[in-house]
Amino acid sequence: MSHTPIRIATRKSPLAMWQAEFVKAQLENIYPGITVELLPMSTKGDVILDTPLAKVGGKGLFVKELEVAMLENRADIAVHSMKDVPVDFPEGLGLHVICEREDPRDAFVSNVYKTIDDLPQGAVVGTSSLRRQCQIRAMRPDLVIKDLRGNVGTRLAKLDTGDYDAIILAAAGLLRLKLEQRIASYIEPEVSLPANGQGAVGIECRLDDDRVKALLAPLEHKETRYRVLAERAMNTRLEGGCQVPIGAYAEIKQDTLTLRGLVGNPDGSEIISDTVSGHKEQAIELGQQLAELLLKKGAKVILDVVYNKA
Ligand SMILES: NCc1[nH]cc(CCC(=O)O)c1CC(=O)O
Repeated sequence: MSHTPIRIATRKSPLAMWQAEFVKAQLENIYPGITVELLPMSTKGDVILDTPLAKVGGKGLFVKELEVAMLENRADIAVHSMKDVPVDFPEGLGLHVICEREDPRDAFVSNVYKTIDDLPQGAVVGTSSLRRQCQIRAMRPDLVIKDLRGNVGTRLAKLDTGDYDAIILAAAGLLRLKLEQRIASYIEPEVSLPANGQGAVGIECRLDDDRVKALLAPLEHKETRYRVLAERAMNTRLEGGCQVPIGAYAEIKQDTLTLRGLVGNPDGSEIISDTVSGHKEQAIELGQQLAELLLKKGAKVILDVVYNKA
């Protein structure tokens, strides 16, 4: 075993740090004696916290600085929440490993109410995700959606000060930060289709770094990769980043992958959805196929408005 350390570039948020520590712990467990160092850094996305991300060109705000660190050989790998990773990578970098997925569902968090159905008329729900907003408004047009930004801890604190009746967060983040007790209920994919890659962690590295690639290989989880590949392929074809009203969620039974997709407008007045299935090894084709179906049904018009193209 080589003694050159592996350096992990990571954001400083508690969730990002948890994910980096999670990869560090796995590497140390597989390779006793290895040295893994964390290189915490701030990204543009951490700094601009007051502008809706869709307006500041949301794609990649949270990952660029990490990628520059790898390209300049100040770091070897970066650990990402798959839902925040842009669909394309700078030349020389790639997503080498996708780890096993945590719970992919959205979580309903409230100190008073148990489920969305329990919320009174006109209750205030916090989320900055257009995808969550769209699906909640479709179900409950009476609810008031109020912007909610910041790290998981910041968002929970804002709920606790009474600014919101409830907030929606990814279950995965709360579970990882040992905040499961804050989850009032889980929102099933039938009710709120998750974002592509939600709950999965991916590891990016330099594609010519054979040493690091070999060390990372055992962290790969094949089933998660197929699922996330299908979900991301759909988003890629729709040219969607994380900050768009698009949901994509794949499941695998035996070797059959079933992918559900959804595009809606932020106020929930229109939602276009469909499902495809096929062999899991066709994951990318299935994602593209579903995107085409959604585009044919009118997704393009909706997305053009969101991207200010119409
Ligand atoms: N967009 C921020 C973000 N990126 C990943 C997660 C949660 C963990 C995950 O999906 O892996 C969150 C927080 C949230 O949406 O509540």
